[in-house]
Amino acid sequence: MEPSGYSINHRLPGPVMSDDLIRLYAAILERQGMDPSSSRTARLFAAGPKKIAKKVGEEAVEVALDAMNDDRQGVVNESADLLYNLSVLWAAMGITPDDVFAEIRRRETLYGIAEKLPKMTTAEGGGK
Ligand SMILES: N=c1c2ncn([C@@H]3O[C@H](COP(=O)(O)OP(=O)(O)OP(=O)(O)O)[C@@H](O)[C@H]3O)c2ncn1[C@@H]1O[C@H](COP(=O)(O)O)[C@@H](O)[C@H]1O
Repeated sequence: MEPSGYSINHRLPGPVMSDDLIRLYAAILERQGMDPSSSRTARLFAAGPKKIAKKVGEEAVEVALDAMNDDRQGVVNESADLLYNLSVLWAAMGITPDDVFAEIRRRETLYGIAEKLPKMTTAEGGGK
């Protein structure tokens, strides 16, 4: 069952998840180059991409462990931590959320075309 009425044609009238992610990313970017004592994010940036990548790995494992324990709220909480640490990693590597969204859209188009291809071949090629 799809949670909260989500469907493949889902279009929300108001703010969407990407808005939240972009706001988080902007807040993270503001911490880049700041005094490490001033914030957790500034400390993460100062620690470098390898440390940030390690945090991403840890949070991903925590999501998986909570999922295996059927801990729904745990998965929600750890997913938020994962998205935060992943956003810090993107910023540290000069990647923007738009880069990722563009890749998602590219795949949507690609898979959309791929899904239609066999049907088109069957319809147009008479089942050859
Ligand atoms: N979205 C987040 C966010 N999500 C998770 N976290 C932190 O990351 C922690 C999760 O990592 P851990 O489980 O490893 O927690 P921990 O054991 O205390 O972490 P370590 O001491 O091992 O680093 C949480 O406890 C939060 O403190 C976040 N910290 C900051 N933000 C946002 O990032 C922006 C900048 O925040 P500051 O850097 O705090 O100014 C703001 O918009 C914040 O809302």
